[in-house]
Amino acid sequence: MANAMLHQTVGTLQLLSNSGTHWEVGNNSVRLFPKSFKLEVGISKRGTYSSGERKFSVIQASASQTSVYNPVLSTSDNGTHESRKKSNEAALILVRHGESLWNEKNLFTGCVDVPLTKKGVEEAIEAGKRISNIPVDMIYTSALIRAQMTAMLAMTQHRRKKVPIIMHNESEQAKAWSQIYSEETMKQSIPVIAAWQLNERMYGELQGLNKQETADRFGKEKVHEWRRSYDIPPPNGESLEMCAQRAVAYFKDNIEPQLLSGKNVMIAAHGNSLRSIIMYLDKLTSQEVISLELSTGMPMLYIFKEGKFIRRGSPVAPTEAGVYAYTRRLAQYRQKLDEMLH
Ligand SMILES: O=C(O)[C@@H](CO)OP(=O)(O)O
Repeated sequence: MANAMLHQTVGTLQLLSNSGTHWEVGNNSVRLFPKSFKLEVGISKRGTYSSGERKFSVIQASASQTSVYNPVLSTSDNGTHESRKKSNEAALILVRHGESLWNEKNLFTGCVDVPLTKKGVEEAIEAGKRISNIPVDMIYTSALIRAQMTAMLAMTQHRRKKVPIIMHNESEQAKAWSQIYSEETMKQSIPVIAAWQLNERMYGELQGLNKQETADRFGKEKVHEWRRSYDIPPPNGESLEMCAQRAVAYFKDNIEPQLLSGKNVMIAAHGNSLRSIIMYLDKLTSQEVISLELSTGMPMLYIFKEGKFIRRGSPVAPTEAGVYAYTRRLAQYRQKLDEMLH
């Protein structure tokens, strides 16, 4: 009861905090200390709020006890954040979206936002089955619906039945409104970060054109160069190199730190944004990347260990024993699965 009252009050504080530094709300006084990440709650006739740190939400508090929850730093699985940081191992799953309506029609898609076909939906579900036993702590998708559909559909198959929740970071208000104030609910969810940097490369004037017709018109070699070379952009579009400048930079700045802290991450993205990331992970040359092709809806597993990415290919089935041997945590998880099954 006290908690419910507190959550409501803190929610009000967050909504009001855009408008100044002092407020009075009801009979509860709440004071935020932005640097110390501490929330003080007291009961008095009139209250005063000061400061407006809104990067975290409160999940548990009483008049004498306080705690603060940061969804990005939290661990959703067994083991503390610190112990996992020390272990320095994590799994990385990359999955290209399932077949889209424009894949089916053989059109250059780029950053046009088209959904999955029925086959694409099935591929995403199949991808989910293949990785259903690998614990996932965070999901990154592009801002495009075909990648987001793939991530969501795949997670419907996941053994843990956690709920993927899109973290809306586009404005402070959206962030504040989508806060979750229950620790229990937070534990059962997986944060999903949608980032435009992971979008498909912009195909410029080719977007919407039929690939076969374009090859007939400009020549097979030219179109192959536009589609697969590293540094030759399609007319008014992005080359793979340009796509890498945003996608790989995003990966290094945002995703690698999560892996470093021991979180297992899934990325649902696109043929070319993933090609650029794989080029980085596998240290491919600009010649080698030409022949790198990715199938739709096929998850690929990497293990991040001691700062290195080890490619483990595509898990063929959810129970594939080999997948779990690569990190201590996955091995423990596998053992637990076995115990539960016997
Ligand atoms: O059309 C696109 O956006 C991409 C991916 O489907 O095509 P390509 O394989 O030619 O890079």
